[in-house]
Amino acid sequence: MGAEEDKQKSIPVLPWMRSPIDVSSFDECPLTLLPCLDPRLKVALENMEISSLFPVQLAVWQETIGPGSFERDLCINSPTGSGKTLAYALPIVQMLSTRSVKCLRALVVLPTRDLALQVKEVFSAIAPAVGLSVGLAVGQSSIADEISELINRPKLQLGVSFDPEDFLPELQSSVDILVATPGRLMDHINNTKGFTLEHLCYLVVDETDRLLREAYQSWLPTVLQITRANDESFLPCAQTFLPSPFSLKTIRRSGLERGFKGKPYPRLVKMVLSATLTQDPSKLAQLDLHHPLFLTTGQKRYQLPEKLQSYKLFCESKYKPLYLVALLQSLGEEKCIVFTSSVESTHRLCTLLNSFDNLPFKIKEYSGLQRQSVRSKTLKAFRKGDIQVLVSSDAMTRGMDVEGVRNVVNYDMPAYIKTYIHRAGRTARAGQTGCCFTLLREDEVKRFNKLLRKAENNSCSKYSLPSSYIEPLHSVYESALEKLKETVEMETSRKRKTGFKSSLSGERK
Ligand SMILES: Nc1ncnc2c1ncn2[C@@H]1O[C@H](COP(=O)(O)OP(=O)(O)OP(=O)(O)O)[C@@H](O)[C@H]1O
Repeated sequence: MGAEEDKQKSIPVLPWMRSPIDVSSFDECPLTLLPCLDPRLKVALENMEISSLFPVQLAVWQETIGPGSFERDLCINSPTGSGKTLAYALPIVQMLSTRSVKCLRALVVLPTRDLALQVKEVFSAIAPAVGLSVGLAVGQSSIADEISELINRPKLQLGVSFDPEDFLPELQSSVDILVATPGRLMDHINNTKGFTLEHLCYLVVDETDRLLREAYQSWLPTVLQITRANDESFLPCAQTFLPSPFSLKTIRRSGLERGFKGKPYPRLVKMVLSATLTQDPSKLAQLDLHHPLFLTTGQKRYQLPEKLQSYKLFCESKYKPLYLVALLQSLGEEKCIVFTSSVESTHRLCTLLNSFDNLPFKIKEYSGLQRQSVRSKTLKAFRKGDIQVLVSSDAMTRGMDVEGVRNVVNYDMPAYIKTYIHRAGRTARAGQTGCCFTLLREDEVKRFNKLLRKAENNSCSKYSLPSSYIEPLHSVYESALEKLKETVEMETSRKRKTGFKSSLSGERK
C-alpha cells in the first residue's frame, strides 16, 4: 500500500481527474440563498441547526440540482468533517421529494454498521419532511425483522393461509432510500422476496476507497449488473419515475441530445466519496462511472482539516504508556480517541490504562476484535460522554462523527498518510478546532515527517510535557505493569481452557 501511494503522484492518470472543480473556491451558502431548496427541507435543516451549506455541499448541489442537473456521475474528494454526508443526502432527498409511488430509488453503501447507522440518522433527519422513508440493512436486527422493515407485505384476512409466491407481485418496498453495508445488502438481493433494485435512480458509494479495497461478496458488480439490466428495460417508461417539477430539466437529458450516446436513459446516477479518494484507474473502473466529474479541495491530493493542529511528542518506547497517560491528563476531560496499530495492541493498551490507579477519565476499547453489540454500546457511551477516552484500532474509525472529540492521539505512528488523515479527521470537524498528537520514537521521526509532507496544511509542532506531569507517574506505571501481567495470565489461562490465545500476549499485524 505504501508503494501504491508513492506510485500515485499528484498528477492523476485519468484525464477527467486532471481538471477538477476546486471545492475550496466555494463559500458557505446560507439556506435562504440556496436555489430550488424545497421549503420543507429548509425547515428540516434548520431543525438540525444548519443555517448554511458547507462548500462541498454547495458544490455538489450545483452539480446535482442545478445547474448541473445530475448530468454526470460525481467523484468527491473532500476533507474529513467537511460535510460529505449531507452533500449527497440533500440533493437525493430533494430529487425524490416529488415521487408518487413508494419504491427503492436510492441506495447508499458504507463499509461498517456504525457508519451506516450514522448516515441513516442524517437521512432520517430530512427525508420524512418530504414524505420519504429511510431503511437500514446492516444486520443490526434479525433478517426477519429487517425484512419486515423494508418490505410491505399485503395484509391478510385472519385464518387464511397463503403461499408467499402467490403474493409476490404485491410485495412493495416500504422505503425510498436504503442505507446498507455490503454483506446485508447481498443477503437481501439474494434472498429477500420483494426486494428489488429495479427502480434505483441513485447509488452512493461512501468511503469509496475502503469499499473498493475489499470485494465484500462482489456487491458492486452485482448491483451494477442488476441496475444495468434495469436501465434497458426502464427505457420506454422512464417518464413515469421522473419527479414532476424537475422532470427533464434536472434528471439527465436524453443520451443522444447530451452526446452520451449508448447510455440508457435515465441511467443510474452514481456519487462516490472519500477524504482520500483513490486515483487508481483500475479501481475506479469498477464503478463504471458515466462522464465523471471530479470535485476536490485545494492543490494537493491529501488535505487535513483547516483548523487541525498537529503535534509530535518524542518518547522512549518503554515509557510510551506513561507519556500517554501524562498527555491525557494534560488534555483534561475532553473526549479523546487514541489509535494503535493493531486490534491486539488496542486491547493491551486499554487494559494497561485501566490498570493505572485513579485516572480521572473512563477508558474503553473499540476494535474489530469485539462483537458488534459491544462496539455499538461503547460508541453510544462515548457519544453520550460517559466514556472520555476511546482506545481504537484503525478499521472501525473511518467517517465516525462524534461530537466533542477535541483530541486524537496516534499512540502508534500511522504507516500511511491516508491513515493519518482518517485518524486525525475524527477531530476538527465541521470547521471546529482540534488537535492530533503523534507519539514518536527517535527512529520514527524522519519517516513521520516524510509522511506528513504528502498532505496540505501539514505543519506539525513539537509538543513537550512538563516534568511535573511525568515524574509522579513512574511508580503508578510500575504497579500498572504488574497488574497488566496478572490480567494477561488470567486471560491466557481462561482462553487456554476455551482453546484461544490471550489477545494480550501477542500481536496480530
Ligand atoms: N451545513 C452544515 N452546517 C453545520 N454543520 C454541518 C453541516 N453539514 C454537516 N455538518 C456537521 O459536520 C459534521 C461532519 O459531517 P460529515 O460526517 O458528513 O463529514 P464527512 O465529510 O463525511 O467526514 P468523513 O470524511 O470523516 O466521513 C457532522 O457533525 C455534521 O452534522
